[in-house]
Amino acid sequence: MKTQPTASHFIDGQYVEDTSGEEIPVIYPATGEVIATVYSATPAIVEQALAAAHAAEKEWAAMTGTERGRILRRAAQIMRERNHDLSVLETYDTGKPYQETSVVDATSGADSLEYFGGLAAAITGEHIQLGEDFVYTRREPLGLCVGIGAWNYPTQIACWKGAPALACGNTMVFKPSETTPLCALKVAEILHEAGAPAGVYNVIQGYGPVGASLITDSRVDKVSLTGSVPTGKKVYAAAAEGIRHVTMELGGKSPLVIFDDADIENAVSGAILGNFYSSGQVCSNGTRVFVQKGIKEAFLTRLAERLQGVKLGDPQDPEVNFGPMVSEKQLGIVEGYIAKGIAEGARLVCGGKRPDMAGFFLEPTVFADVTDDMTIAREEIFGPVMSVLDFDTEEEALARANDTEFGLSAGVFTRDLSRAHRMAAGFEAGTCYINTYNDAPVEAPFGGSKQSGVGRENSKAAIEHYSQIKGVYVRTGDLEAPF
Ligand SMILES: NC(=O)C1=CN([C@@H]2O[C@H](COP(=O)(O)OP(=O)(O)OC[C@H]3O[C@@H](n4cnc5c(N)ncnc54)[C@H](O)[C@@H]3O)[C@@H](O)[C@H]2O)C=CC1
Ligand SMILES: CCCCCC(=O)O
Repeated sequence: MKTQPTASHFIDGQYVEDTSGEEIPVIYPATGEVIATVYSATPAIVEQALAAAHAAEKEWAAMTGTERGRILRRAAQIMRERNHDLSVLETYDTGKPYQETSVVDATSGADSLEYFGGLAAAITGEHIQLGEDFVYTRREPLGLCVGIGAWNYPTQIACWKGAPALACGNTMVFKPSETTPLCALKVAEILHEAGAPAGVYNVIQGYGPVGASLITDSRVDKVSLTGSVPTGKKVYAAAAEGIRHVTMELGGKSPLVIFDDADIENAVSGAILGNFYSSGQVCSNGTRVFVQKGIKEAFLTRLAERLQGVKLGDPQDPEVNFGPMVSEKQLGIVEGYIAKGIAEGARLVCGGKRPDMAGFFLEPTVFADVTDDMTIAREEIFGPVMSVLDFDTEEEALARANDTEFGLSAGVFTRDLSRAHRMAAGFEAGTCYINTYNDAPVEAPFGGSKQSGVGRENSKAAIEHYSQIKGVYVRTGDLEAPF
Protein backbone atom coordinates (compact mmCIF):
# COMPACT_ATOMS: atom_id res chain seq x y z
CA MET A 1 0.00 0.00 0.00
CA LYS A 2 1.39 3.38 -1.05
CA THR A 3 0.88 5.70 1.90
CA GLN A 4 2.63 8.74 0.43
CA PRO A 5 -0.21 10.70 -1.21
CA THR A 6 0.11 12.17 -4.70
CA ALA A 7 0.23 15.57 -2.99
CA SER A 8 -0.72 17.18 0.32
CA HIS A 9 -3.89 18.92 -0.80
CA PHE A 10 -6.82 18.26 -3.14
CA ILE A 11 -8.15 21.54 -4.55
CA ASP A 12 -10.39 22.38 -7.50
CA GLY A 13 -10.57 18.77 -8.67
CA GLN A 14 -6.85 17.97 -8.55
CA TYR A 15 -3.94 17.20 -6.24
CA VAL A 16 -1.88 20.24 -5.36
CA GLU A 17 1.53 20.31 -3.67
CA ASP A 18 3.36 23.16 -1.98
CA THR A 19 6.39 21.95 -0.05
CA SER A 20 7.08 25.42 1.27
CA GLY A 21 4.51 24.70 3.99
CA GLU A 22 5.42 23.32 7.43
CA GLU A 23 6.34 19.63 7.20
CA ILE A 24 3.81 17.21 8.76
CA PRO A 25 5.31 13.73 9.23
CA VAL A 26 2.79 10.88 9.03
CA ILE A 27 3.78 8.37 11.70
CA TYR A 28 2.43 4.80 11.66
CA PRO A 29 1.25 4.24 15.28
CA ALA A 30 2.07 0.51 15.20
CA THR A 31 5.79 1.07 14.61
CA GLY A 32 6.52 4.74 15.25
CA GLU A 33 7.96 5.00 11.74
CA VAL A 34 7.39 7.92 9.35
CA ILE A 35 5.41 6.45 6.44
CA ALA A 36 4.62 9.65 4.56
CA THR A 37 5.07 13.40 4.64
CA VAL A 38 2.56 16.13 3.85
CA TYR A 39 2.92 19.87 4.07
CA SER A 40 0.79 22.35 5.98
CA ALA A 41 -1.21 24.71 3.75
CA THR A 42 0.46 28.05 3.17
CA PRO A 43 -1.76 31.15 3.01
CA ALA A 44 -1.62 30.80 -0.78
CA ILE A 45 -2.97 27.24 -0.56
CA VAL A 46 -5.69 28.33 1.87
CA GLU A 47 -6.67 31.09 -0.55
CA GLN A 48 -6.64 28.66 -3.50
CA ALA A 49 -8.98 26.27 -1.67
CA LEU A 50 -11.41 28.95 -0.50
CA ALA A 51 -11.46 30.58 -3.94
CA ALA A 52 -12.15 27.20 -5.61
CA ALA A 53 -14.98 26.38 -3.18
CA HIS A 54 -16.45 29.87 -3.56
CA ALA A 55 -16.30 29.70 -7.35
CA ALA A 56 -17.97 26.27 -7.38
CA GLU A 57 -20.95 27.32 -5.28
CA LYS A 58 -23.20 28.66 -8.07
CA GLU A 59 -23.00 25.65 -10.40
CA TRP A 60 -23.35 23.11 -7.58
CA ALA A 61 -26.33 24.90 -5.98
CA ALA A 62 -28.01 25.20 -9.38
CA MET A 63 -28.04 21.42 -9.80
CA THR A 64 -31.18 19.62 -8.77
CA GLY A 65 -31.10 17.50 -5.62
CA THR A 66 -31.48 14.48 -7.86
CA GLU A 67 -28.33 15.40 -9.79
CA ARG A 68 -26.31 16.06 -6.61
CA GLY A 69 -27.66 12.90 -5.03
CA ARG A 70 -26.62 10.81 -7.99
CA ILE A 71 -23.01 11.96 -7.59
CA LEU A 72 -22.97 11.29 -3.84
CA ARG A 73 -24.41 7.80 -4.36
CA ARG A 74 -21.81 7.09 -7.06
CA ALA A 75 -19.09 8.15 -4.63
CA ALA A 76 -20.54 5.76 -2.05
CA GLN A 77 -20.41 2.94 -4.57
CA ILE A 78 -16.75 3.67 -5.39
CA MET A 79 -15.87 3.73 -1.69
CA ARG A 80 -17.50 0.34 -1.17
CA GLU A 81 -15.64 -1.08 -4.17
CA ARG A 82 -12.36 0.20 -2.67
CA ASN A 83 -13.21 -0.64 0.93
CA HIS A 84 -10.14 -2.87 1.39
CA ASP A 85 -7.61 -0.26 0.24
CA LEU A 86 -9.40 2.55 2.10
CA SER A 87 -9.43 0.38 5.26
CA VAL A 88 -5.73 -0.42 5.00
CA LEU A 89 -5.02 3.29 4.59
CA GLU A 90 -7.23 4.13 7.59
CA THR A 91 -5.20 1.61 9.62
CA TYR A 92 -1.94 3.23 8.51
CA ASP A 93 -3.37 6.68 9.32
CA THR A 94 -4.79 5.82 12.76
CA GLY A 95 -3.32 2.50 13.92
CA LYS A 96 -6.83 1.08 14.34
CA PRO A 97 -7.01 -2.68 13.63
CA TYR A 98 -7.96 -3.66 10.08
CA GLN A 99 -10.52 -5.91 11.78
CA GLU A 100 -12.27 -2.63 12.76
CA THR A 101 -11.49 -0.33 9.85
CA SER A 102 -12.63 -2.91 7.28
CA VAL A 103 -16.18 -2.85 8.69
CA VAL A 104 -16.51 0.66 10.17
CA ASP A 105 -14.66 3.57 8.67
CA ALA A 106 -15.01 3.65 4.87
CA THR A 107 -18.28 1.76 5.29
CA SER A 108 -19.68 4.46 7.56
CA GLY A 109 -18.43 7.10 5.15
CA ALA A 110 -20.10 5.36 2.21
CA ASP A 111 -23.30 4.99 4.25
CA SER A 112 -23.43 8.76 4.80
CA LEU A 113 -22.81 9.53 1.12
CA GLU A 114 -25.51 7.03 0.15
CA TYR A 115 -27.99 8.26 2.76
CA PHE A 116 -27.64 11.98 2.02
CA GLY A 117 -27.40 11.18 -1.69
CA GLY A 118 -30.84 9.66 -1.28
CA LEU A 119 -32.19 12.58 0.75
CA ALA A 120 -30.88 15.30 -1.59
CA ALA A 121 -33.89 15.25 -3.93
CA ALA A 122 -36.27 15.43 -0.97
CA ILE A 123 -34.77 18.62 0.46
CA THR A 124 -37.69 20.94 -0.32
CA GLY A 125 -39.74 23.78 1.11
CA GLU A 126 -43.45 23.89 1.85
CA HIS A 127 -46.62 25.75 0.84
CA ILE A 128 -48.78 27.48 3.48
CA GLN A 129 -52.17 28.68 2.24
CA LEU A 130 -53.44 31.86 4.00
CA GLY A 131 -56.90 32.58 2.63
CA GLU A 132 -56.27 34.04 -0.82
CA ASP A 133 -52.61 34.64 0.03
CA PHE A 134 -49.96 32.03 0.58
CA VAL A 135 -46.43 31.56 1.78
CA TYR A 136 -43.96 29.22 0.22
CA THR A 137 -40.59 28.36 1.68
CA ARG A 138 -37.31 27.59 -0.08
CA ARG A 139 -34.71 25.45 1.64
CA GLU A 140 -31.45 26.97 0.42
CA PRO A 141 -27.73 26.11 0.81
CA LEU A 142 -25.68 28.03 3.37
CA GLY A 143 -22.87 28.46 0.81
CA LEU A 144 -19.23 27.62 1.63
CA CYS A 145 -18.80 25.22 4.56
CA VAL A 146 -15.56 24.51 6.42
CA GLY A 147 -15.08 21.09 7.98
CA ILE A 148 -12.38 20.47 10.57
CA GLY A 149 -11.65 16.90 11.66
CA ALA A 150 -10.26 15.04 14.65
CA TRP A 151 -7.84 12.12 14.36
CA ASN A 152 -9.85 9.12 15.48
CA TYR A 153 -12.13 8.56 12.46
CA PRO A 154 -10.56 10.51 9.57
CA THR A 155 -12.52 8.90 6.70
CA GLN A 156 -15.83 8.89 8.57
CA ILE A 157 -15.53 12.49 9.76
CA ALA A 158 -14.63 13.74 6.26
CA CYS A 159 -17.80 12.06 4.96
CA TRP A 160 -20.12 12.81 7.89
CA LYS A 161 -19.43 16.52 7.25
CA GLY A 162 -19.14 16.46 3.46
CA ALA A 163 -22.17 14.33 2.60
CA PRO A 164 -24.92 16.52 4.17
CA ALA A 165 -23.09 19.69 3.17
CA LEU A 166 -22.94 18.70 -0.50
CA ALA A 167 -26.45 17.18 -0.52
CA CYS A 168 -27.82 20.58 0.54
CA GLY A 169 -25.97 22.32 -2.29
CA ASN A 170 -23.02 23.71 -0.32
CA THR A 171 -19.34 23.42 -1.17
CA MET A 172 -16.69 22.44 1.37
CA VAL A 173 -13.09 22.99 2.37
CA PHE A 174 -12.13 20.18 4.78
CA LYS A 175 -9.03 20.16 6.99
CA PRO A 176 -8.26 16.78 8.56
CA SER A 177 -6.37 16.49 11.83
CA GLU A 178 -2.63 16.95 11.35
CA THR A 179 -2.25 13.61 13.12
CA THR A 180 -4.17 11.67 10.44
CA PRO A 181 -3.91 13.54 7.12
CA LEU A 182 -4.12 10.71 4.57
CA CYS A 183 -7.72 9.46 4.41
CA ALA A 184 -9.59 12.69 3.64
CA LEU A 185 -7.58 13.10 0.43
CA LYS A 186 -9.09 9.84 -0.84
CA VAL A 187 -12.60 11.07 -0.02
CA ALA A 188 -11.97 14.21 -2.09
CA GLU A 189 -10.48 12.19 -4.95
CA ILE A 190 -13.45 9.80 -5.01
CA LEU A 191 -16.06 12.57 -4.90
CA HIS A 192 -14.39 14.18 -7.91
CA GLU A 193 -14.18 10.84 -9.71
CA ALA A 194 -17.90 10.34 -9.01
CA GLY A 195 -18.69 13.59 -10.83
CA ALA A 196 -18.53 16.37 -8.25
CA PRO A 197 -17.46 19.49 -10.16
CA ALA A 198 -14.02 20.91 -9.41
CA GLY A 199 -14.01 22.98 -6.23
CA VAL A 200 -17.08 21.37 -4.62
CA TYR A 201 -15.07 19.38 -2.06
CA ASN A 202 -11.49 20.40 -1.23
CA VAL A 203 -9.00 19.05 1.33
CA ILE A 204 -6.07 20.99 2.75
CA GLN A 205 -3.62 19.97 5.46
CA GLY A 206 -2.45 21.90 8.48
CA TYR A 207 -2.26 22.45 12.20
CA GLY A 208 -4.67 24.51 14.27
CA PRO A 209 -3.67 27.88 12.80
CA VAL A 210 -4.63 26.70 9.30
CA GLY A 211 -8.02 25.71 10.68
CA ALA A 212 -8.29 29.10 12.37
CA SER A 213 -7.52 30.94 9.12
CA LEU A 214 -10.37 29.14 7.36
CA ILE A 215 -13.00 30.09 9.93
CA THR A 216 -12.55 33.84 9.78
CA ASP A 217 -12.55 34.21 5.99
CA SER A 218 -15.51 36.32 4.78
CA ARG A 219 -16.46 33.72 2.15
CA VAL A 220 -17.14 31.06 4.81
CA ASP A 221 -20.77 30.56 5.85
CA LYS A 222 -20.52 27.60 8.21
CA VAL A 223 -17.98 25.73 10.33
CA SER A 224 -18.33 22.13 11.46
CA LEU A 225 -15.70 20.93 13.96
CA THR A 226 -15.01 17.54 15.45
CA GLY A 227 -12.53 17.97 18.24
CA SER A 228 -11.91 18.68 21.89
CA VAL A 229 -13.99 21.03 24.02
CA PRO A 230 -11.14 23.58 24.35
CA THR A 231 -10.76 23.71 20.57
CA GLY A 232 -14.53 23.87 20.19
CA LYS A 233 -14.66 26.99 22.35
CA LYS A 234 -12.00 28.70 20.22
CA VAL A 235 -13.65 27.73 16.95
CA TYR A 236 -17.14 28.68 18.15
CA ALA A 237 -15.88 32.10 19.24
CA ALA A 238 -14.08 32.68 15.94
CA ALA A 239 -17.20 31.66 13.97
CA ALA A 240 -19.25 34.08 16.04
CA GLU A 241 -17.18 36.98 14.66
CA GLY A 242 -18.91 36.46 11.32
CA ILE A 243 -22.20 35.12 12.79
CA ARG A 244 -21.49 31.86 11.03
CA HIS A 245 -23.49 28.66 11.40
CA VAL A 246 -21.68 26.04 13.49
CA THR A 247 -21.78 22.35 14.26
CA MET A 248 -19.68 21.35 17.27
CA GLU A 249 -18.95 17.63 17.82
CA LEU A 250 -16.80 17.75 20.92
CA GLY A 251 -15.54 15.62 23.79
CA GLY A 252 -17.31 13.57 26.43
CA LYS A 253 -17.07 11.60 29.67
CA SER A 254 -20.15 9.53 29.18
CA PRO A 255 -21.84 7.22 31.72
CA LEU A 256 -22.78 3.59 31.19
CA VAL A 257 -25.19 2.40 33.91
CA ILE A 258 -25.53 -1.34 34.55
CA PHE A 259 -28.33 -2.56 36.84
CA ASP A 260 -28.46 -5.78 38.86
CA ASP A 261 -31.00 -7.32 36.47
CA ALA A 262 -28.89 -6.75 33.34
CA ASP A 263 -27.72 -9.63 31.18
CA ILE A 264 -24.09 -9.69 32.35
CA GLU A 265 -22.68 -11.00 29.08
CA ASN A 266 -24.34 -8.18 27.13
CA ALA A 267 -23.39 -5.61 29.76
CA VAL A 268 -19.74 -6.68 29.56
CA SER A 269 -19.95 -6.47 25.75
CA GLY A 270 -21.35 -2.95 26.08
CA ALA A 271 -18.59 -1.93 28.47
CA ILE A 272 -15.95 -3.34 26.11
CA LEU A 273 -17.45 -1.61 23.05
CA GLY A 274 -17.81 1.61 25.01
CA ASN A 275 -14.21 1.62 26.33
CA PHE A 276 -11.86 -0.43 24.17
CA TYR A 277 -13.09 -0.22 20.55
CA SER A 278 -10.58 1.88 18.55
CA SER A 279 -8.30 1.49 21.61
CA GLY A 280 -10.70 3.69 23.54
CA GLN A 281 -10.28 6.67 21.20
CA VAL A 282 -13.97 7.35 20.68
CA CYS A 283 -15.59 10.59 21.85
CA SER A 284 -18.89 8.98 22.82
CA ASN A 285 -17.32 6.23 24.95
CA GLY A 286 -19.05 5.24 28.18
CA THR A 287 -15.91 5.52 30.29
CA ARG A 288 -17.71 5.95 33.62
CA VAL A 289 -19.24 2.50 34.14
CA PHE A 290 -21.71 2.61 37.03
CA VAL A 291 -22.39 -0.94 38.26
CA GLN A 292 -25.13 -1.67 40.80
CA LYS A 293 -23.51 -3.17 43.91
CA GLY A 294 -25.27 -6.52 43.62
CA ILE A 295 -23.43 -7.55 40.47
CA LYS A 296 -20.21 -5.56 40.79
CA GLU A 297 -17.89 -8.50 41.49
CA ALA A 298 -19.60 -10.78 38.95
CA PHE A 299 -19.26 -8.01 36.37
CA LEU A 300 -15.57 -7.42 37.11
CA THR A 301 -14.81 -11.14 37.07
CA ARG A 302 -16.52 -11.70 33.72
CA LEU A 303 -14.91 -8.54 32.29
CA ALA A 304 -11.43 -9.74 33.26
CA GLU A 305 -12.17 -13.12 31.65
CA ARG A 306 -13.40 -11.49 28.43
CA LEU A 307 -10.31 -9.24 28.26
CA GLN A 308 -8.23 -12.39 27.90
CA GLY A 309 -9.57 -12.38 24.34
CA VAL A 310 -7.68 -9.20 23.47
CA LYS A 311 -5.22 -9.84 20.61
CA LEU A 312 -2.87 -6.89 20.58
CA GLY A 313 -0.40 -6.59 17.69
CA ASP A 314 0.13 -5.44 14.10
CA PRO A 315 -3.16 -3.73 13.29
CA GLN A 316 -2.85 -4.74 9.63
CA ASP A 317 -3.16 -8.38 10.78
CA PRO A 318 -6.86 -9.30 10.42
CA GLU A 319 -6.59 -11.46 13.57
CA VAL A 320 -5.58 -8.47 15.72
CA ASN A 321 -8.46 -6.78 17.60
CA PHE A 322 -6.62 -4.15 19.63
CA GLY A 323 -4.27 -1.55 18.16
CA PRO A 324 -1.96 1.20 19.41
CA MET A 325 -2.81 4.73 20.46
CA VAL A 326 -2.82 7.18 17.57
CA SER A 327 0.36 8.97 18.66
CA GLU A 328 3.16 9.00 21.23
CA LYS A 329 1.60 12.22 22.56
CA GLN A 330 -1.77 10.55 23.15
CA LEU A 331 -0.06 7.52 24.72
CA GLY A 332 1.69 9.83 27.18
CA ILE A 333 -1.57 11.63 28.01
CA VAL A 334 -3.33 8.34 28.77
CA GLU A 335 -0.42 7.02 30.85
CA GLY A 336 -0.59 10.23 32.86
CA TYR A 337 -4.23 9.54 33.69
CA ILE A 338 -3.44 5.96 34.68
CA ALA A 339 -0.79 7.21 37.11
CA LYS A 340 -3.30 9.74 38.45
CA GLY A 341 -5.91 7.03 38.99
CA ILE A 342 -3.46 4.93 41.00
CA ALA A 343 -2.27 7.96 42.98
CA GLU A 344 -5.84 8.93 43.87
CA GLY A 345 -6.64 5.46 45.20
CA ALA A 346 -8.55 3.70 42.41
CA ARG A 347 -8.07 -0.09 42.31
CA LEU A 348 -6.20 -1.20 39.15
CA VAL A 349 -8.02 -4.38 38.13
CA CYS A 350 -6.01 -5.03 34.95
CA GLY A 351 -3.81 -3.37 32.31
CA GLY A 352 -2.09 -0.04 32.75
CA LYS A 353 1.20 -0.93 31.10
CA ARG A 354 2.91 -0.62 27.73
CA PRO A 355 3.53 -4.10 26.27
CA ASP A 356 7.12 -4.80 25.27
CA MET A 357 6.79 -3.95 21.57
CA ALA A 358 7.37 -1.11 19.11
CA GLY A 359 4.65 1.40 18.54
CA PHE A 360 2.31 3.33 20.82
CA PHE A 361 0.62 0.32 22.44
CA LEU A 362 -1.09 0.32 25.85
CA GLU A 363 -2.96 -2.56 27.50
CA PRO A 364 -6.71 -2.18 27.99
CA THR A 365 -7.01 -0.86 31.53
CA VAL A 366 -9.76 -1.24 34.13
CA PHE A 367 -10.02 0.66 37.41
CA ALA A 368 -12.55 -0.25 40.13
CA ASP A 369 -13.65 1.45 43.36
CA VAL A 370 -13.50 4.73 41.43
CA THR A 371 -15.20 7.69 43.10
CA ASP A 372 -16.90 10.61 41.37
CA ASP A 373 -14.28 13.10 42.52
CA MET A 374 -11.32 11.25 41.02
CA THR A 375 -9.64 12.82 37.99
CA ILE A 376 -10.17 9.66 35.93
CA ALA A 377 -13.90 9.96 36.61
CA ARG A 378 -14.14 13.62 35.69
CA GLU A 379 -11.83 14.22 32.75
CA GLU A 380 -11.88 12.81 29.22
CA ILE A 381 -8.93 10.42 28.83
CA PHE A 382 -9.50 9.40 25.19
CA GLY A 383 -7.77 6.07 25.61
CA PRO A 384 -8.42 2.47 26.77
CA VAL A 385 -9.18 3.25 30.42
CA MET A 386 -12.46 2.12 32.00
CA SER A 387 -13.52 3.52 35.38
CA VAL A 388 -15.95 1.29 37.30
CA LEU A 389 -18.04 3.04 39.99
CA ASP A 390 -20.57 1.43 42.37
CA PHE A 391 -24.12 2.59 42.96
CA ASP A 392 -27.18 1.56 45.01
CA THR A 393 -30.34 3.12 43.56
CA GLU A 394 -31.64 4.29 40.18
CA GLU A 395 -32.05 7.86 41.43
CA GLU A 396 -28.45 7.92 42.67
CA ALA A 397 -27.12 6.48 39.41
CA LEU A 398 -28.92 9.02 37.26
CA ALA A 399 -27.86 11.97 39.38
CA ARG A 400 -24.22 10.88 39.33
CA ALA A 401 -24.32 10.00 35.64
CA ASN A 402 -25.44 13.55 34.87
CA ASP A 403 -22.95 15.17 37.25
CA THR A 404 -20.57 16.24 34.47
CA GLU A 405 -20.01 19.28 32.25
CA PHE A 406 -20.20 16.95 29.26
CA GLY A 407 -23.34 15.57 27.64
CA LEU A 408 -22.33 13.54 24.61
CA SER A 409 -23.66 10.03 25.23
CA ALA A 410 -25.09 7.74 27.90
CA GLY A 411 -26.02 4.07 28.11
CA VAL A 412 -28.04 1.74 30.33
CA PHE A 413 -28.26 -2.04 30.64
CA THR A 414 -31.37 -3.44 32.32
CA ARG A 415 -34.17 -5.90 31.56
CA ASP A 416 -36.72 -3.49 33.05
CA LEU A 417 -38.12 -1.65 30.02
CA SER A 418 -39.79 1.11 32.04
CA ARG A 419 -36.54 1.77 33.89
CA ALA A 420 -34.55 1.74 30.64
CA HIS A 421 -36.74 4.44 29.12
CA ARG A 422 -36.84 6.41 32.37
CA MET A 423 -33.04 6.47 32.38
CA ALA A 424 -32.89 7.46 28.69
CA ALA A 425 -35.32 10.28 29.36
CA GLY A 426 -33.31 11.39 32.38
CA PHE A 427 -29.85 11.29 30.85
CA GLU A 428 -28.43 14.75 30.02
CA ALA A 429 -26.88 13.55 26.77
CA GLY A 430 -27.51 13.90 23.06
CA THR A 431 -26.98 10.26 22.08
CA CYS A 432 -28.29 7.43 24.31
CA TYR A 433 -28.14 3.63 24.20
CA ILE A 434 -30.33 0.95 25.80
CA ASN A 435 -28.76 -2.54 26.14
CA THR A 436 -26.13 -1.60 23.61
CA TYR A 437 -23.38 1.01 23.17
CA ASN A 438 -21.85 3.16 20.37
CA ASP A 439 -24.09 2.06 17.50
CA ALA A 440 -23.85 4.89 14.98
CA PRO A 441 -26.07 4.23 11.96
CA VAL A 442 -26.25 7.20 9.58
CA GLU A 443 -30.05 7.23 10.02
CA ALA A 444 -29.67 8.21 13.69
CA PRO A 445 -28.71 11.68 14.95
CA PHE A 446 -25.28 11.87 16.59
CA GLY A 447 -24.10 14.68 18.83
CA GLY A 448 -23.91 16.10 22.30
CA SER A 449 -25.48 18.53 24.73
CA LYS A 450 -23.90 20.77 27.38
CA GLN A 451 -20.13 21.11 26.75
CA SER A 452 -20.13 18.22 24.28
CA GLY A 453 -21.39 20.26 21.41
CA VAL A 454 -24.02 21.95 19.30
CA GLY A 455 -25.96 20.45 16.42
CA ARG A 456 -26.33 16.90 15.18
CA GLU A 457 -24.56 14.89 12.49
CA ASN A 458 -26.36 12.22 10.43
CA SER A 459 -30.13 11.59 10.22
CA LYS A 460 -32.51 14.12 8.71
CA ALA A 461 -31.47 16.46 11.54
CA ALA A 462 -28.23 17.24 9.70
CA ILE A 463 -30.21 18.89 6.87
CA GLU A 464 -31.21 21.63 9.35
CA HIS A 465 -27.54 22.36 9.98
CA TYR A 466 -26.49 22.58 6.33
CA SER A 467 -29.41 24.55 4.86
CA GLN A 468 -31.54 27.56 5.67
CA ILE A 469 -35.22 28.35 5.09
CA LYS A 470 -36.36 31.40 3.12
CA GLY A 471 -40.03 32.32 3.50
CA VAL A 472 -41.82 34.02 0.60
CA TYR A 473 -45.19 35.72 1.27
CA VAL A 474 -47.39 36.08 -1.83
CA ARG A 475 -50.34 38.49 -1.75
CA THR A 476 -52.85 37.79 -4.53
CA GLY A 477 -55.12 40.82 -4.00
CA ASP A 478 -54.65 44.60 -3.61
CA LEU A 479 -52.53 45.94 -0.80
CA GLU A 480 -53.93 48.64 1.50
CA ALA A 481 -51.85 50.99 3.63
CA PRO A 482 -52.84 53.64 6.26
CA PHE A 483 -51.72 56.50 4.01
N1 LIG B 1 -17.83 14.59 19.35
C1 LIG B 1 -17.22 13.89 18.44
O1 LIG B 1 -17.82 13.37 17.50
C2 LIG B 1 -15.73 13.70 18.55
C3 LIG B 1 -14.95 14.45 19.42
N2 LIG B 1 -13.58 14.24 19.48
C4 LIG B 1 -12.76 14.97 20.44
O2 LIG B 1 -11.52 15.44 19.81
C5 LIG B 1 -10.44 15.26 20.72
C6 LIG B 1 -9.38 14.42 20.09
O3 LIG B 1 -9.11 14.85 18.77
P1 LIG B 1 -8.00 15.96 18.49
O4 LIG B 1 -7.74 15.99 17.02
O5 LIG B 1 -6.85 15.79 19.41
O6 LIG B 1 -8.78 17.29 18.89
P2 LIG B 1 -8.24 18.77 18.77
O7 LIG B 1 -9.29 19.57 19.40
O8 LIG B 1 -6.85 18.94 19.23
O9 LIG B 1 -8.18 19.09 17.17
C7 LIG B 1 -9.32 18.90 16.41
C8 LIG B 1 -9.12 19.65 15.08
O10 LIG B 1 -9.18 21.04 15.30
C9 LIG B 1 -8.06 21.68 14.71
N3 LIG B 1 -7.79 22.88 15.49
C10 LIG B 1 -7.06 22.99 16.63
N4 LIG B 1 -7.08 24.27 17.07
C11 LIG B 1 -7.84 24.98 16.20
C12 LIG B 1 -8.25 26.35 16.09
N5 LIG B 1 -7.88 27.24 17.00
N6 LIG B 1 -9.05 26.71 15.05
C13 LIG B 1 -9.44 25.80 14.13
N7 LIG B 1 -9.08 24.50 14.16
C14 LIG B 1 -8.30 24.10 15.19
C15 LIG B 1 -6.98 20.64 14.74
O11 LIG B 1 -5.98 20.92 13.79
C16 LIG B 1 -7.78 19.38 14.41
O12 LIG B 1 -7.96 19.27 13.02
C17 LIG B 1 -11.00 14.60 21.94
O13 LIG B 1 -11.25 15.57 22.93
C18 LIG B 1 -12.33 14.00 21.50
O14 LIG B 1 -13.28 13.95 22.50
C19 LIG B 1 -12.96 13.31 18.70
C20 LIG B 1 -13.72 12.56 17.80
C21 LIG B 1 -15.15 12.70 17.67
C1 LIG C 1 -19.79 5.71 17.96
C2 LIG C 1 -18.83 6.05 16.91
C3 LIG C 1 -19.07 7.43 16.40
C4 LIG C 1 -17.77 8.10 16.08
C5 LIG C 1 -17.64 9.40 16.80
C6 LIG C 1 -16.21 9.86 16.83
O1 LIG C 1 -15.80 10.47 15.81
O2 LIG C 1 -15.52 9.59 17.83
